[in-house]
Amino acid sequence: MQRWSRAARTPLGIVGFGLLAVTLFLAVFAPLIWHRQAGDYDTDNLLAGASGEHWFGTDNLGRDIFYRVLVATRLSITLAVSATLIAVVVGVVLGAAPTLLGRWIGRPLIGLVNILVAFPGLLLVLFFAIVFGVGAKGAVLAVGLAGAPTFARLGHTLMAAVAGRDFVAAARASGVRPGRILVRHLLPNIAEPLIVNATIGAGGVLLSFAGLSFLGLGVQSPDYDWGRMMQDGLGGIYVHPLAALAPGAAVIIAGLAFNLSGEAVARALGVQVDVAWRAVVTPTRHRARAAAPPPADDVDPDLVLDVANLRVAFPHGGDVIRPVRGVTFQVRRGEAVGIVGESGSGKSLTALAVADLLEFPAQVDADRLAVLGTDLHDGTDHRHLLGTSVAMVFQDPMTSFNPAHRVGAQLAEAARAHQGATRKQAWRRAVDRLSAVHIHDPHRRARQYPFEFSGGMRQRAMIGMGLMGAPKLIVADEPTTALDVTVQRQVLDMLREVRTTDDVALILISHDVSVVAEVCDRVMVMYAGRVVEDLPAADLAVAARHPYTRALVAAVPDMHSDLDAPLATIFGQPVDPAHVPDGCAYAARCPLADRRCRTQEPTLTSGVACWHPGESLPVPHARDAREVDA
Ligand SMILES: Nc1ncnc2c1ncn2[C@@H]1O[C@H](COP(=O)(O)OP(=O)(O)OP(=O)(O)O)[C@@H](O)[C@H]1O
Repeated sequence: MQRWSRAARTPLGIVGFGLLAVTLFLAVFAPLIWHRQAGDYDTDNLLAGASGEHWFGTDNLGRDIFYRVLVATRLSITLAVSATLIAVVVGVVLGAAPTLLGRWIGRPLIGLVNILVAFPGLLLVLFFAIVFGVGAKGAVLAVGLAGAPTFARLGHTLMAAVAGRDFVAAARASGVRPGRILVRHLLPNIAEPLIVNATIGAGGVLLSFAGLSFLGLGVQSPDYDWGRMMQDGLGGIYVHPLAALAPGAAVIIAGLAFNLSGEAVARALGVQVDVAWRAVVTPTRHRARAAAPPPADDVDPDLVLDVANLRVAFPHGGDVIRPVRGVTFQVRRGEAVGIVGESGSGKSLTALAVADLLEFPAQVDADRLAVLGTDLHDGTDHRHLLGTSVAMVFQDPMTSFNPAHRVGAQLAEAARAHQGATRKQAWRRAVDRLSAVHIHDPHRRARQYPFEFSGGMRQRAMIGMGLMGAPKLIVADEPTTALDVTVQRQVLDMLREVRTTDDVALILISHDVSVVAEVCDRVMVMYAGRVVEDLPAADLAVAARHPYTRALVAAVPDMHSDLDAPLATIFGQPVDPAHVPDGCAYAARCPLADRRCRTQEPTLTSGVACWHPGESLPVPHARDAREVDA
């Protein structure tokens, strides 16, 4: 609202909002004040020109054109606003189809919308006008429906941008229903651009209406809007031009009023949206989940996660890329497993697949992908299981929260979705969880918005959101990368505390080998979409056997590193998932690689996938100064 009032104080805004205020004033009051003058017949002055008595002259029945133009404001504006509302509502529902109805119905609908958008608007209006019949109601429906594809397209684009943000993924992962996601998370974040566009659109709609009435398809006598008046005045345009020009001018002025106001706000928002966008778009992700159904009898109750031969693929041009190529691992109750590897090795995709958060076009396959004994690929809906047993914490705590809602309300939403808690109970639990993650003054903080939290607090609040239920597994994807060192420590301590207090399993993805070594019991090293080594964290520094693991460890400076020597880096570049070579994917960078390594891919055997595990490396093998993420 503040931005709208700021927009109204710009020169463009003053003119636009000034005209709009006059237009709306006339729409409301003109029929009340001048109804009689507009309806009076002055039979002595038929088709009279402008005079002191009749400023714009009279029509063929002697009625005063000036007053009729003023009075027609109400019907003209009402019709335009109604049609705009229809266009926006129908458009937004169509645009949200992929969110509400799933992609199989949603996508064809959006395809249809795209075709309709390419269709000339006027033809659509005429088509609908004929379908719905002559008259004001038919015209409103015709203009409204003809405008819907444009708003559907706009709404879809805006929603797609917001739907990709982490707080929506977090809500989805928490099991919040699509309709509620639309109303609570998508619409509030697209409302401003939508309203601005609708305001600007109303100007165009006004013109469409005038056109329809002018063609005789709109308002019918004895009612009259500006279009109808233009049609009535057209016959005498050469004798008495004002009869047609005056309502025409009214259409232009009212259209300008809507256009300029919308334009002024759009300009003001253009700056603001940009800033706000950047504030929320830095990569953070989080999704919360919380009390799973009891495991079946034949399932090891300590097995929280059981993954066998997990594959993730994406369509790529006419081909397919496979960034995750058969990952197998298990996580037991209370265990902390770290996943390390350079950028692009498939760590995040593995985590997202485990949490069932990868969406089309990603294709996830696995011989087994089970959480607490339930196979996620058994064709049923596991939203509740995931929503209650897996908590996810992502890199940047900013975008994980919806900027439009209070932190407490966002935490409470998970409890309401899954535990059927009342609003009050959910809020109390939210405050309790904020306090559990050591946020001071949780009552006050719960009422604040995410931007009022510091980065570390937001990340702790995110962990708190994950704890709204009773998660059995926390998946933390680079949870401390966006934080400074002291705050990193707090968050890691927090994860450790949560894990030990509640015996929760943890998967910690990090580019920082030392963090993983410190927090985790076990470490999985990923390279080119595969686990190349799976070893106890304590062995990482001293007993790693894969040359890649050893290179990763060597690339981390420690207290004994020679400060004058250049920092060790790993020779060569990580593998592009679109071009995975034959044999061992690491062979091209490995100092131990031989012919066999280049032709046969080693499998993970006794915790390592290498043809030369533990063989001594030429020193130093990591000389190339190219940048490496891990
Ligand atoms: N939506 C996608 N479409 C196509 N390819 C993708 C997509 N998402 C990821 N990839 C591919 O998968 C590879 C692995 O991605 P992933 O996010 O799992 O890497 P990562 O190991 O977590 O790296 P980082 O540490 O940079 O996050 C990426 O390099 C990219 O090539």
